[in-house]
Amino acid sequence: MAVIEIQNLTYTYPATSHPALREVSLTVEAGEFVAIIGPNGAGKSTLCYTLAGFIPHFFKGELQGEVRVAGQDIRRVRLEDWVLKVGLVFQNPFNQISGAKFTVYEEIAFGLENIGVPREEMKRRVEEVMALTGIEDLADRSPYALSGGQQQRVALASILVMQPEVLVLDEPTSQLDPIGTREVFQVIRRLAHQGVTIIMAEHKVEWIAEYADRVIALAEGRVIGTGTPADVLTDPRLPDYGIGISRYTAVARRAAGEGLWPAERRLPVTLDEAEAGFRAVEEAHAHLH
Ligand SMILES: Nc1ncnc2c1ncn2[C@@H]1O[C@H](COP(=O)(O)OP(=O)(O)OP(=O)(O)O)[C@@H](O)[C@H]1O
Repeated sequence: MAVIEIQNLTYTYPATSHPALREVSLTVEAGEFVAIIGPNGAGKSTLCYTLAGFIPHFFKGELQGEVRVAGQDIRRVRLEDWVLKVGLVFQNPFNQISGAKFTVYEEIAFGLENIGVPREEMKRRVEEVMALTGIEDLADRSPYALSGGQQQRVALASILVMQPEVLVLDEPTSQLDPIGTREVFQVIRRLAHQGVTIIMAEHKVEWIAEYADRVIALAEGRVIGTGTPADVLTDPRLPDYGIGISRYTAVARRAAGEGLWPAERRLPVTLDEAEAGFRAVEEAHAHLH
């Protein structure tokens, strides 16, 4: 079932002359993990804000086309209801923290408190998301006295506790080291397996290659590619659009130029694929000698 259906979406921010999104059409199925790539200014955040209802309910501007999420027209939803259905995790977790609470536990419970969830259920749900995001041992700490990775997981937990149907993440790992990045990707994949629909704007293509089900590439507000990570991330046009490619693809492309990558084999996007390809070259050489 398609949870997100966008048709010919063109959106222009107030007081600007060029659309930030142009004729964007896409659908996303329930439980899919879709990564959005694109250079700076491509429209990734704008797409995230649209799914979260900030566009057109907070940023007014001009919206043309159709945006339906969970069967509802984004123009018709009320933002205060919508935040319960579609969770948005910002790039900088600092922006997400309420500032109203002294401990991580209270911070995560804050949203449930606001909608009057009974105490017992609240405790159960908070403990559940703390376990899922691996932050049980931070419960009594101040949300401000944490590392970037810990803070990002607290921000994520405070959204997840609301049990959104769709989770939108705008470059959630940009502040994180590789360990923190892996933690976030693992949690996201687990959620997708549980049926949550995931849209993640992200630059780190090696991670996308390993974890995402599908990739949508944006440039200058348009969709320029969509498909499996292996298809989209090996598209030879990506560098022309200013989109970074996987280091494994880059190395193999150079090797292919020297005849050191099997001609019939697709370029790799993950370390495993690169290893398998180079091993095949090695074996073919060993056979010759
Ligand atoms: N609040 C705003 N008001 C006016 N124009 C905006 C606003 N936010 C973004 N834009 C413009 O919309 C276009 C798309 O920006 P957007 O932030 O969606 O791109 P992005 O792909 O998320 O880039 P980045 O990787 O830098 O976050 C850009 O031309 C940007 O200048």
